Amino acid sequence: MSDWEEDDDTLACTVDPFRSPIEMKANSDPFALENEESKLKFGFSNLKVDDKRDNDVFAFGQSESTSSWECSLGRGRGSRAGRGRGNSSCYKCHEEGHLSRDCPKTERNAESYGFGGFDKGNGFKCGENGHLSRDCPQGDGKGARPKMGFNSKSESSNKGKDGGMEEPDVGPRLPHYIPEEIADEDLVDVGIEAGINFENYETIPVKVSGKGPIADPVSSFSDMNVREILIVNIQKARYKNPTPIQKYAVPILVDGRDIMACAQTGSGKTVAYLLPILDYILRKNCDSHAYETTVQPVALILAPTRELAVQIFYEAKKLVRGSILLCRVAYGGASSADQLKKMQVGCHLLVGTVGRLVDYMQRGFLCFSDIKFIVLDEADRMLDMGFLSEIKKIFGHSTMPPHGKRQMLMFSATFPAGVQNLAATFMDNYVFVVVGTVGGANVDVTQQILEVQAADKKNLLVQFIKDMHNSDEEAKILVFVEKKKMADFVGCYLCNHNVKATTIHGDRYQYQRELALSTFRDGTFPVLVATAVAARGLDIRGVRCVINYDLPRDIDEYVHRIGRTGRVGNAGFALSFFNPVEDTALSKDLVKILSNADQEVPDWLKESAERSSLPPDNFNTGVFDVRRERKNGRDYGSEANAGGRNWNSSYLGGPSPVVAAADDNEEWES
Ligand SMILES: Nc1ncnc2c1ncn2[C@@H]1O[C@H](COP(=O)(O)OP(=O)(O)OP(=O)(O)O)[C@@H](O)[C@H]1O
Repeated sequence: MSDWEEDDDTLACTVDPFRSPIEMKANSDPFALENEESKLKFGFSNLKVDDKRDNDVFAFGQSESTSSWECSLGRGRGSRAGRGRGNSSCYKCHEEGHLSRDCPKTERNAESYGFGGFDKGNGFKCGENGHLSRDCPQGDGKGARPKMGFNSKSESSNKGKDGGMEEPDVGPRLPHYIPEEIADEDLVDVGIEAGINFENYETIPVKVSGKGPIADPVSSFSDMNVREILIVNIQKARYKNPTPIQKYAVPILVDGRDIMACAQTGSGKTVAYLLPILDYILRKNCDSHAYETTVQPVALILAPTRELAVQIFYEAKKLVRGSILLCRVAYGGASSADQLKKMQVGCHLLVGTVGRLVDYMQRGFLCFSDIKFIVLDEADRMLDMGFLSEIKKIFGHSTMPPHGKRQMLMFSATFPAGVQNLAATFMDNYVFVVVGTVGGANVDVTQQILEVQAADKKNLLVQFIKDMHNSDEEAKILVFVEKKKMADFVGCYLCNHNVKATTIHGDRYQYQRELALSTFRDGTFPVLVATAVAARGLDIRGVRCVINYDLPRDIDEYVHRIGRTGRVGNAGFALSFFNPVEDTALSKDLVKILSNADQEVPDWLKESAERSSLPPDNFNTGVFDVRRERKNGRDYGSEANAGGRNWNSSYLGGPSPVVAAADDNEEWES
């Protein structure tokens, strides 16, 4: 499953073998393996966990590692825990000499062996032999399985007396996850303090284009002409001066224009779009539709990941503290009913991921009659193939106001040319603002690329992390890998080498993802191994270093990943392992990104780039009209426009043909 897919809760047995032993001890969440009560409650009492697990269960591939828990402790989404079965005991009875499928201690195998012998096997419904469940004399005789959900009319044995108002007994179910909210008084601590390079923002060139008169930038928050309460909260958040994107975007948005804005990672884009929206809602005293069944927000903010949606939600809450403005968040993996209940109490601004929002919309709980603002955060990601159809459903909803009646806001640090064209089709007479260069890396991040063979990565990683922790124990390090399984592997490998690491990826349950993130934030686990799910938007204080254990397949992803460090003027460091067997196609783009950010480019990388037959991938710096070359199904930015000199706003105002880059269709974390 793609990390970006918003599935609803999968209620399968889950005890996470991939929480590190340290993590499992450090946290007492109700799902933790060592919690006897929850094992019984959720039907885990039959799980046998080898006591040796704390020592060697994370030693993938090591022959002495125990594996007796692997089968029963899967993560609920079909991924098998580890490899390397150290002993050959049966998963079920833990005795040696047979495989689990042949286990004589299971009723089925004891009485009738194999899957073919249903005629001899147990009826699933009554548990007796000699018939299939569909022929069960105690069933409904129609072969129907009990229906999931409410109001099932099935006469199977699971229904209640009232003819099916009770949910069928379909085995152990986990309770819905209801995340704990951060208290208002703690919100000031959310976010990162500006660093020593903050002043350097002043030197970054800004380009603005669009039809008609465009509002001038302002130089301070007080010049923004927004409600006093917002200014008070900005001061409480210790934001002294606006960043360039805030200076330019806020007046344009207050003026009522659509915007496509591109500024480097960690430069305060979230506040840039939140301030004018929150000001509008306060100024117009908009209705929150409190206690109505259908939620009707004034502003809708769409984000590509759940964690980013949560982060934006808290940033908004931080800014409106003490006002009547109601912010809500909706995303998959957490209780849908709980989120809806909170939204129905009243909702001015709704942040969410598309899957959950479309679900509410289709069930009639969400409509857009009051919408004045729609924001696509990480807009280029939101408009790629993975999300486009859901986005179109939202825009195509019967209650959605037409162009001109709502403002459309798109923000990102990267904006490939093809996606710019697509984005334009959702906008009306928009203004394009570029701070620095489109898709450029944050110059506060020192980048280092090391040529490393695949087999050497692990040791190098451990060595590097240990060296860094020797000089600064608390340094937070974010390690990126391409695949979910690799995240688990690397996470376990680090734990096994006494590095306090945890993981975040799309195969983990939402409570696990949020737990991993919060324990990384608070420093309990200073190393987080992550897939693309953590590449964009996440704003975590104290991330000293980002390591690309695996380089991503496209350069924009690289820019976002390394942007998790060196934020708001703080210095950061990014180390990337370049595997010549797999990463050569990225070398040209890397050379460009490094040189544009005044970084040292190793000679071997330059040579690799020259050898590489591929032209640079969609690298278009600071340009709006990019001559594209269609090659190998991909769009490539024109070299002639690099550096943003050939500014051309001829696309402004009119929809351009939709050109979706082929590489957008990639499968994430397959
Ligand atoms: N004017 C400001 N002064 C100081 N800090 C600020 C200011 N504006 C925002 N911040 C802080 O800067 C950090 C980064 O902001 P934000 O997450 O909005 O960056 P971004 O540009 O959206 O980054 P990304 O492209 O990675 O999503 C946050 O911790 C935020 O609280």
